Order: sequence, then C-alpha cells, then structure tokens
Amino acid sequence: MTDNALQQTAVKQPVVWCIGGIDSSGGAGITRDAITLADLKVHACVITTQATVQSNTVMLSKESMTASALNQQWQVLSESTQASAIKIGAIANDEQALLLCARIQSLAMPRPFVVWDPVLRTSSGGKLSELSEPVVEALLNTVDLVTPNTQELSWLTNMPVKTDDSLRAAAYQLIENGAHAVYIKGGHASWQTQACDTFVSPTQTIQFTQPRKDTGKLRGTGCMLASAIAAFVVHDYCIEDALTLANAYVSQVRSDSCSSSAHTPAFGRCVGFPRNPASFPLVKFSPREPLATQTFSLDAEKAPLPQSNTVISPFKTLTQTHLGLYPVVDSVEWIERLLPTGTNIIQFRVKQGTQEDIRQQIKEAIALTKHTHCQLFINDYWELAVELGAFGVHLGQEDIDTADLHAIRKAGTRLGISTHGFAEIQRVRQLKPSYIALGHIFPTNTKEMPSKPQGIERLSKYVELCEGIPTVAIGGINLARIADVAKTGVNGIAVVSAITQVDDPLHAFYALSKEAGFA
Ligand SMILES: Cc1ncc(COP(=O)(O)OP(=O)(O)O)c(N)n1
Ligand SMILES: Cc1nc(C(=O)O)sc1CCOP(=O)(O)O
Ligand SMILES: [Mg+2]
Repeated sequence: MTDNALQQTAVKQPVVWCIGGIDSSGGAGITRDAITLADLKVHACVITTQATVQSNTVMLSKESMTASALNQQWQVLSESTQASAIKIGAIANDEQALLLCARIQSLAMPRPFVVWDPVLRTSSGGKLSELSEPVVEALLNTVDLVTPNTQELSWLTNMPVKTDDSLRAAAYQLIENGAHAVYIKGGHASWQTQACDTFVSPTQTIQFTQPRKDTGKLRGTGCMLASAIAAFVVHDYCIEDALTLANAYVSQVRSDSCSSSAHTPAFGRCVGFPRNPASFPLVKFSPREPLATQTFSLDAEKAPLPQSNTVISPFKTLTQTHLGLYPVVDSVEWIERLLPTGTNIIQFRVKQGTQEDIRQQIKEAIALTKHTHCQLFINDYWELAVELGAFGVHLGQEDIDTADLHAIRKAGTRLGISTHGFAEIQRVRQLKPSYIALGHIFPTNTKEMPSKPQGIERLSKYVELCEGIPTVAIGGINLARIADVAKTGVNGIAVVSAITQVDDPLHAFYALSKEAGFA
C-alpha cells in the first residue's frame, strides 16, 4: 500500500483518541488500544500520559509526562483530527487528570463519547495512578462511562467489593457520586462462578454473563474492552449493543488466544468483528432499583438470571420454519382475505377494543386458521392466546418482563419475540423462543420506534447470531427492499403497510413473495 493509500484508509475511518500509558512489553496500554481499534476499523490517535518499563511479569519503572507535555499533545491532535470518541486509560496524577477534565469540558457540544478505564495497577503488578478523591470525582463527572474491575471499583468508592451486594452498592455509590454510567468487569470477582460484568446507569442495570474462561497469558484485556466499547460507539451502536459487542470481542480474543499456539500468548491476535455466537454474553436487563430496596432476587421465569449453564427448555417449535412472507394485520377480515394466498404465517395485531371484543376476534381468527397450515400468532394478548388455544403469541421486550412465560411454554403456545439489536437478541436467545423478530430494518411509518433503523448489514449479523432459532425481519420492508432482506437468510419477512396500505393486497402479497424468492 502506498503512503497515500494508507492515509486515505485512515481518513475514512472514524478516529478515537487514546490517552494512557505506554507498556514497553506491548501487551497493554495505548499499544493494545491502537491494535484493538484498528481491528475494529477505527483509527487510533494517541496521547501519552506515562512511559512504563515492564515485562509480562514485572513493572520496573515509569516516567510520567508533565501536564504541559500532555497539553501540547492534546493541542497538536485537536488541530489535525476530530475525535469521534475518547478512551482514557492510566492517568498518572491529579495534575494530568485535571488538565484532561478541563480539555474534555471545553470540547464543543455534542462532545465525543468518553470512556475511562481507571487502571490502577498493571497486570504485571505496578501502580500506575495516584489520584485524590476530589479529582476522581471530577473525572467521574466528566466522562460518559467508567470501566473498573472490582478492585478498581473498591478504590474509586472506598468501599469493600467482595460480594454481589457490595458490588452493586459500590456501583450505585459511584452513580450517586456523579458518574454517568459504570461497567464493572467481573473477571476478578472470584466469588462468582460465572464471569459477570455489570453495567449500571441512573436508569438501568444490565448484566453480561459468560462462562469463566482461563485467560491464559493474554494481557491488556481491560484496555481492549474499553477501546472496543469506544469503537462500537463510534460505529453508531447504541450503548447496550456496544457493551454486548465489546464483551463478545474480548471473549473471542481470549478463546482464540487459548486455542492457538501460533502467536505470542500475551499479545493475542486480531479477530475482527465478533461473529461467533458462542462468544456472546447472556444479557439480563433490569431497571435500576433504589439503593434501599435492592433485592436482585427476581422471579427466575419472568426475568431469568443469565446463567450460561442453566438449561431452559425451548418453546414449542414452529410447524414450518420456512415462513416466507408474514402479514401482520389488525382484523379478522384481513385474515379471511389473505388466507387464500396460502400464507404459512399471519399475525393478529390489534391495538384497540374492549377485552370482550378482542376475545371474540381472537376466537374467530383461531377458528378461521384451525384447519389450515397457516400459523396464527396473536400479538400482545398472551393470556387470551393461551386460554383460547392459539398457535402462537408474539411479544415485545417490555411484554416479556410481565408475561408468564412458563404458562405460555406449558400450554404449548409458540412464542415469537421482538428484538432491536445485539443486546436484546442476547437477552432472548437464552429463552429459546419459537422465532426471533429482528427490527426495524428500515424506517417505518406504522409504529413510532425508539431505536434506529438497523439496515441490511446488521440484519445479516443478527441472523448469524440467532443460529438455530428461526428469524423474522420487520420494519419498512417493501417491494424495492425485500430481495435484499431475503438474501440475509431470514426465515420470514413481516410486513404491515406493504400489504394493508395498497390498492390490491393479494397482488402485493404475490409480488412481494416472488421478489423475495419465496414463491
Ligand atoms: C413479527 C413481528 N415483529 C415485531 C413486532 C413488534 O412487536 P412488539 O414489540 O410487541 O410491538 P407491537 O407490535 O405490539 O406494537 C411484531 N408485532 N411482529
Ligand atoms: C409493528 C412493528 N414492529 C417493529 C419492530 O421493529 O419491532 S416495526 C413494526 C412496523 C412494521 O410495519 P411496516 O411493515 O408497515 O413498516
Ligand atoms: Mg406487542
């Protein structure tokens, strides 16, 4: 590659500024950050806080930058590049920290996302940071996310972190102290049987669980994680997905480094975008509870705890997994009208009406489809669907917090669940539903969506991740877009307006099916 071509590649990629120490052994610090970012198609610019002399087992010495040298590096960078995100690692002292706080606060709004990995010690045993309490607080108030391990969490809060309860209390304390969000790495939490990372923000708690893996000699996994989070944020993933992907990325590098001897173990290798479903964590969402009322003992069936070794029996499978076009309609008349197309699946999605009226309509819909091969899913009304013996029920993310999933499974009612990204997929994969819906792929006028449209590239990755569970794409799919959607390998394509808002719905059904290659 010519210098010119190299420069062009770099310019096209988003830029993350990495601020931290140099590890002369090459396993951690800003070297690790730059390698991770390059692996995830992000260009790293670096600002050095200190130069450390260390091997893989021991730290010999360190030399900190003066605040003025740090300032000069910042100045030079800000004149030549714009940071899409900033990743901070080891900060040597209060002077450096206060300078960084001031510089970050002076950035124009909207500021880039800032993640601080508060490295206290190196894995080779050396102390890297001497920060006073008020300065730690100033940093916590400035950055968007802080990613301590349990020892660093204890240092940041001055609280013991030795159990799940004390970990949660310390995380909540950090939020009370002004941190915007915290992601605690569970690798050092020796009391846990699984490796459970915990994200806490003022509004929610998310747990990411993996089986514990022998880390081998791999170093710099904390730097890797925080850099990967920054990379996925600048690639425009929502924070929940960026955390899920970063967790999966580190797990994939770990597995690779344990299974292969063709490289230096402390370095690991580049593995690229995480694609192996086995590397993804189980994800559990819960609202953040007030400190005083924490219980954490949620009903295991309503909100299953992420235990990667728990055996959950699957929901009843579909009778045909080749779903084809999946009309989503709001009346019995629509079902009657579309049944002659021979559709394999249809959804009754009604948002208005009294309970009695809806019960009557569901009864009629079931009667209409009973002796056909059409698989009828009832949206939202899971109790009526179970009671009246519908083929299946379709539920959204909020619904599965409250629905009695055990009752649905016991009744043999199939279950389809909506998802909108990697974190939600990892939340529901463990429930083993009859299908997973992936939305919304394109902008839609049918429903107000809080999430962004996913696009075809992400859809392909979601389909891969759902391995073994049938998938359905939904959202803004029409005749012009359906062929690209079908190429991703989804089992079904759900449409509302492309059938119900056109002059000739039957013709639209056949045309869409043909274009998708279903007919
Ligand atoms: C196939 C399919 N996918 C997604 C949805 C959306 O379901 P939900 O999140 O429950 O939202 P509402 O449809 O209830 O507004 C769906 N219905 N079908
Ligand atoms: C009901 C619904 N759920 C979505 C999701 O992403 O969960 S998108 C959507 C609307 C789909 O309608 P149309 O085909 O007209 O765009
Ligand atoms: Mg619903």
